[in-house]
Amino acid sequence: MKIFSKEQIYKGDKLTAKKQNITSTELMERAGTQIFNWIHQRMQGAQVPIHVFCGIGNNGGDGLVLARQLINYGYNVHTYVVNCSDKRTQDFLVNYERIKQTTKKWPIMLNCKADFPPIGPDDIIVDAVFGIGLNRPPNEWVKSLFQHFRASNAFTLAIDLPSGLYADKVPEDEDGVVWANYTLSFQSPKLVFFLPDTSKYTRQWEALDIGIDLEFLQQTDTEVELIGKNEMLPIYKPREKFSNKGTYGHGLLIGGSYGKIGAMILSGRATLASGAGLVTTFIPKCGYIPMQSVVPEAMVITDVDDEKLTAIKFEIAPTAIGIGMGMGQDEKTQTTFQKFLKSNSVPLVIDADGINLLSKHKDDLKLLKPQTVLTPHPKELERLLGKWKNDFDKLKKAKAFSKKYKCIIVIKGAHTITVFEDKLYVNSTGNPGLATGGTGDVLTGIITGLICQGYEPLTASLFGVYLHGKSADIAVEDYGYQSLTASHVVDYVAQAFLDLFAMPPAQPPAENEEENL
Ligand SMILES: NC(=O)C1=CN([C@@H]2O[C@H](COP(=O)(O)OP(=O)(O)OC[C@H]3O[C@@H](n4cnc5c(N)ncnc54)[C@H](O)[C@@H]3O)[C@@H](O)[C@H]2O)[C@@H](O)CC1
Ligand SMILES: Nc1ncnc2c1ncn2[C@@H]1O[C@H](COP(=O)(O)OP(=O)(O)O)[C@@H](O)[C@H]1O
Ligand SMILES: [K+]
Repeated sequence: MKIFSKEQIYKGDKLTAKKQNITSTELMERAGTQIFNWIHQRMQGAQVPIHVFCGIGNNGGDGLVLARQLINYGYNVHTYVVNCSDKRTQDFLVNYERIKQTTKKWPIMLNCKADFPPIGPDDIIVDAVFGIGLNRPPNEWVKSLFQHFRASNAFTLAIDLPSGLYADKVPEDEDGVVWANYTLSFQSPKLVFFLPDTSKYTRQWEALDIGIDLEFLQQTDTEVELIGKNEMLPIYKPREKFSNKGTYGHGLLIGGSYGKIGAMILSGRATLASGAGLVTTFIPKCGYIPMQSVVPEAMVITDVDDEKLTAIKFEIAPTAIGIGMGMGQDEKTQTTFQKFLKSNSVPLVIDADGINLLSKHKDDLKLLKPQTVLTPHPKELERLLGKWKNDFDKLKKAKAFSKKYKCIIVIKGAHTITVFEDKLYVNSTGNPGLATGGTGDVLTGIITGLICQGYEPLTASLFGVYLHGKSADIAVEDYGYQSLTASHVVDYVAQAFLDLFAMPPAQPPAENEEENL
């Protein structure tokens, strides 16, 4: 799913009105009606007090359309206008007149000094104060109003995005933002729903289709994409009947040190589970017996050293290599890693200590071949890029780094973001059950295994991150968040693949249909 920028959203709205020969007021009516339908479907006329807070821009206009429709359907509505500026938009004014003609209970004007209306914990707040047009931090009174929302503990539904949140930057003061339970966003979600700094402002979101011009939606290139099943299904490569293990590539995993052979076992198992034809692991001697016993499918080459890597040498011709898991940062390991980078021409995924060594020896970054995949967690990323001010600064730095070294950066986290040059791919799968040791090793194994099977490194990264998260989403149903381990993630990769083709559960036949059977 494309995530449009603020500028693109405004452009899409304008173009839609023009191409569909409708006014912006009619488009607003559509938007407000979609929100109404969403609420009406769930509330079915329940008389819970609904407090609709409207700003004076078009977000407020959406709120007024919604309030009018709720009133028409007999809901218990209280409408307020947060009236701190006189720059009212045309469509706000049209809808302000319309609501006044609908009901005697006119919207209550809250000027910037007014007392706040009482809100009960079982009431509902609709936040239509600011949308994507916010251009400065809210004033103190508006901030207190937002805190009043929060203190009420009422369910808060934000329209388009929580007020006080910008579409493209991090707000400075968290009290100046509405903390929503749910956000109904028009046409596509906003990037801020997925970033660690700003995702806390909405617990859940949903995108509502307001009929934006299809050609515009299809043809507009966006900087950000949300990756889910719809995006991954078309890239899936089915297996050929007359294929053999050679068809699916030979994955080589390099890493491990005394006490960290488990990382390599997990990666090795994951590379196999993702479909690589053959897997070889290159590990210190101490790992030979555990690896052969636990992963009988994998071949093993050992370093001359017992406990760490000192001389990476192999005579096989791998299709893809994953390196760094549990590798340690010994000086000898650093030397052999650097030598390996100089001579290697095979597609490469670098994880963990591989990334840490690059961060310590930044000169080595120029040894990376184009489209090398790096899979840092936040601390590893910080070592690589230096400190960032906020998430947008982090992404800017990551894009610059990706362009400079032509590499793919998989920024791991609750919503892993894969960065390649100017593009950002936000993953939609995964859950906090993954916050456990070894899951990163599994991810590296999966991505390496996918490259082995002919997926381009970028596609393999996106697909790998998707499958890894999906596997955890299915496994968590059986193990719960606390007990989920990295081994379970490997075990459920199979389910993640199968889920790509799962049909939605069949609906029971309607009553009259049953009679006809
Ligand atoms: N353009 C369209 O046709 C559509 C727009 N829609 C809605 O329109 C919204 C964008 O509307 P707008 O561009 O009017 O902007 P907003 O409604 O987001 O509000 C910004 C308004 O508040 C003022 N403002 C900004 N920061 C402020 C602050 N800190 N304190 C006080 N006032 C402040 C601005 O001057 C502007 O008038 C979207 O988020 C969406 O909800 C929807 O109705 C769909 C269709
Ligand atoms: N709260 C979370 N929600 C979803 N995914 C998470 C969460 N925490 C961690 N993950 C995922 O788990 C993996 C952890 O990787 P990493 O920190 O490298 O672990 P390790 O080094 O122990 O293997 C990453 O893929 C990350 O995206
Ligand atoms: K809002």
